Amino acid sequence: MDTATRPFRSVLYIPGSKDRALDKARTLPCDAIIFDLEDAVSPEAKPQARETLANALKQGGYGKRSKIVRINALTTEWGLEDARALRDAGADAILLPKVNTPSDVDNLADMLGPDMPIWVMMETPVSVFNAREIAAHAQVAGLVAGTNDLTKDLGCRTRADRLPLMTSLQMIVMAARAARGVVAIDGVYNRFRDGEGLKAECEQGRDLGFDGKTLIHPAQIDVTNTAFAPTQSEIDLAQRQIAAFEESHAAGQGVAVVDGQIVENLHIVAAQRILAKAEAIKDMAAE
Ligand SMILES: CC(C)(COP(=O)(O)OP(=O)(O)OC[C@H]1O[C@@H](n2cnc3c(N)ncnc32)[C@H](O)[C@@H]1OP(=O)(O)O)[C@@H](O)C(=O)NCCC(=O)NCCSC(=O)C[C@H](O)C(=O)O
Ligand SMILES: [Mg+2]
Repeated sequence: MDTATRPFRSVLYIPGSKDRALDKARTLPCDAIIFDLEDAVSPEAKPQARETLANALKQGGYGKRSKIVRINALTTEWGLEDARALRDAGADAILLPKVNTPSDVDNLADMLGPDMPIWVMMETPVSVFNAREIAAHAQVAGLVAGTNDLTKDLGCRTRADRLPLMTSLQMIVMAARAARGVVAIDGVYNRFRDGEGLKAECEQGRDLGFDGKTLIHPAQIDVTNTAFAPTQSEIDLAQRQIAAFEESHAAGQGVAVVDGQIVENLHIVAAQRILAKAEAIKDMAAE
C-alpha cells in the first residue's frame, strides 16, 4: 500500500456495530476506513458487530477508500473468531491491536495466509521499542499510532504539544520509513468538535512525516485532508524544481538553483513524490 499511489490522509474509525455509520461512510470523503471491532464496540455487542460488518463489506459501496478491519487482539476471546469471519470479507488489510512483538504479527499471519496485508496498532511501550522489527515483518503494510493507549500505558499527561509522546511518534515514523513502503498513520484527536486543535495536531503529525491521521468523527475529515495534501505552492515549486534540474542536466550541470536554493537529485526525488501524491489525491476524488 504505497502512499504515492493511494492516499491515506484521513483514516476514519467506524464502529463495526453501527449500521447507520457503516452506511454513511459510503459517502464520506475520507481516504480510508478502519472498521472497528475492538474499542468502539462493547463486549456484549461484539458477536453481532462481527456479522454486521462482514455483511456491510460484502455489500460494498465504499469506492476507492481503503478498507481496513480492526479485529480484537488474538489474546482476547474474540480475536480469532474476528479474523476467521473477516479475512474473506473484502478488506484491504487487517489491523491488529495491542501488538508487542513481531511474533504477535506472525500469529495473525499464520491464520490469514500470506496474501492479506497486516496493519499494526503501535500503542504499547513494548511495541515502540520493537517498532523496527514489527515494521520489517514481511506482511506488515501499515503502522497506526494508538496515542490513547500509549498515554495510558506511559502514565504521561495529555498535552497540546504532545511532548510526552514525541519519542514514540518519531520511532513509529522512523520504523515505517526504514521498512520502506509501510504506511504511518498518526493517532486520534479526541476533542472531535475542536477544529482548530485538530488542525494544529494534523500539521504537527504531517511535519513529523506521518502519511495521515486516524479520525473518530466525520467532522474531522476535511481539515485532515487539507493538512496532509501538498499545497498548491508546494506543487508549483516541485514542478519548477524538476524543470530547472532537467535544464541544468541538459547543460551538463549536476545541480540547479530555484528561488535561491540549491536543487540536487535528492530534491528531485522529493519533488516527484509531491507530484505523485497530488495526482493520487486527484484520482481518489474522481469517482
Ligand atoms: C464520537 C461519537 C460517539 C460521536 O457520535 P455522535 O454523537 O452520534 O455524533 P454525531 O451526532 O455528531 O454524528 C453525526 C452523524 O455522523 C455519523 N457518525 C458519527 N461518527 C461516525 C463515524 N466515526 N463514522 C461514520 N459516521 C459517523 C452519525 O451516525 C451521524 O449520522 P447521521 O445520523 O446520518 O447524521 C462517534 O463519532 C463515534 O462513535 N466515533 C467513533 C469512535 C471510535 O471508533 N472509537 C474507537 C477508535 S479510537 C481508538 O480506539 C484509539 C486507539 O486505539 C488508541 O489507543 O489511541
Ligand atoms: Mg487503542
